[in-house]
Amino acid sequence: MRTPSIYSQDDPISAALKPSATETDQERIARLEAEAEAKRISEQIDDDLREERERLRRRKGDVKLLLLGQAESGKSTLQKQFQLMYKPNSLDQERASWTTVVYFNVVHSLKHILSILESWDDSLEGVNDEPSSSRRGNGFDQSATPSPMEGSPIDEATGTLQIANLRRRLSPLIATDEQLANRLSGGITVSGSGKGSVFVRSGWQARTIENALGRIKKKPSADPEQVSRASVEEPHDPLVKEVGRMLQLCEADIHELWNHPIVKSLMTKRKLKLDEWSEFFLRHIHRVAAPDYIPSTDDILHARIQTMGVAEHTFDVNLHGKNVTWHLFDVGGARGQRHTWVPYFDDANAIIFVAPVSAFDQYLEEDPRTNRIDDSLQLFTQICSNALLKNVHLVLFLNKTDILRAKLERGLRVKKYITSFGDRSNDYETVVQYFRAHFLQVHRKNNENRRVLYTHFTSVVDTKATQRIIGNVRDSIFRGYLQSAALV
Ligand SMILES: Nc1nc2c(ncn2[C@@H]2O[C@H](COP(=O)(O)OP(=O)(O)OP(=O)(O)O)[C@@H](O)[C@H]2O)c(=O)[nH]1
Ligand SMILES: [Mg+2]
Repeated sequence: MRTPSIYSQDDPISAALKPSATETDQERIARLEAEAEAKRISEQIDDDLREERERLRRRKGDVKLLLLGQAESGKSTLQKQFQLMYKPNSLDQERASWTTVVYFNVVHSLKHILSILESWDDSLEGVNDEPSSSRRGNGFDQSATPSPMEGSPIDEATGTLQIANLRRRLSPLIATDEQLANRLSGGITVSGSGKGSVFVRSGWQARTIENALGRIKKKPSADPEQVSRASVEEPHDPLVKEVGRMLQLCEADIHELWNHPIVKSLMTKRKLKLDEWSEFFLRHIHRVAAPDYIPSTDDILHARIQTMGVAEHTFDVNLHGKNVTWHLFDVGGARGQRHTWVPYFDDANAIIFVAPVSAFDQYLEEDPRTNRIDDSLQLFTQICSNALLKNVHLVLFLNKTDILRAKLERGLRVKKYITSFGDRSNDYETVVQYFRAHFLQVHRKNNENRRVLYTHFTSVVDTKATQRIIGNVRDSIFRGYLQSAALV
């Protein structure tokens, strides 16, 4: 007996597609699978259309909020904080897909450290001719050289040998960098991604899960903050599993490299500069390399992946019993991405401009001659003076204050990078107020409509503080929103 199919008996197209009478069992199984898939896609299209109609219906009266700012300023991290606040379950559902990002961040950081060390240890020859008896059987070599004592002085030859051994033992792990990047980007490379970082489009989490991680079953968790093996199953993607296994085997080597006196010394001399997320995950390597690793919320907030184009996120925000849908647009901040912003300026209610004040000693990836604070100020000038945005509620986040504080405590001098800072005191308060004054000045000079600029000093990886500020911003946006609604 033939299994019922989706083809109707009297539809002429169905009749034409009807299975042949001589269909084999194998062909029948393949056909039924294809039909089930076609049905799933068709239902998905219906769902999408329904959602779109619903979205348009509700759009009237919705709030449209844009997150703008240069690359690495913290826009997507701020978006995650909105998600945590208004749609916590959704972050929980995509938790497994962040494993790939965290692994990529670790592998890419190691690759960067080793490439900087290359010039240092290239000078010593013959270190690769070690006897094979010092190798482990699983593809990872075991060095016969003693481990360096953290922070203890070592002679150059010993140090070079240790690094060469670490490089060899870590090479299988480093080799996965490109595959992980491809997994996340779907094979799309973007020119100008200087550090070899990965750009992802909106909805990458679902695509990573569907296309690569295989099916991940999740049980809804009552407490979204609670991470347990029961709430998120281990990813099925063989690549991610393999990288996880390698990390587990290499944990001691990664720890050794990260704490190696040569690495520490290059960092102190600022010949090796690591991004904040690299330091974060290397510091937590014991947890990240554990066999049952699942990214914590803090890990997700620290994970770095560049936004490509514009990603829309919607949240239902309730205030005084009124439910309003917020559309939050998170844009890619790299110079090559900024042209995608303008179509979204129309009808925007509010902007949060994110400027990383810790970046005074950094230069743009896209243009290494431009200081990142300068670029933020230029970009802010363009936003303040844009005619399409002249009535928009404007909020400024002077972000990464935690990193600024740490840099100043380490003795970095602002004057060295921003000469106009002059002989002012190099303490945190003076520095943040100095930067704030520059942004306020840009705003004042480009403020025909005499609108208010709301400024906040933020560290958007700090959930408690950021959620308080989001509540504050929400209230001020709502006040403007209600006033304009009253005028209609
Ligand atoms: N310590 C610290 N890290 C931060 C802060 N804000 C952002 N980060 C980190 O900085 C990195 C870049 O943040 P993103 O939110 O991805 O930056 P973005 O503005 O979305 O960048 P693009 O998508 O390239 O435009 C991430 O690793 C974040 O965890 C902060 O206030 N403090
Ligand atoms: Mg982003």
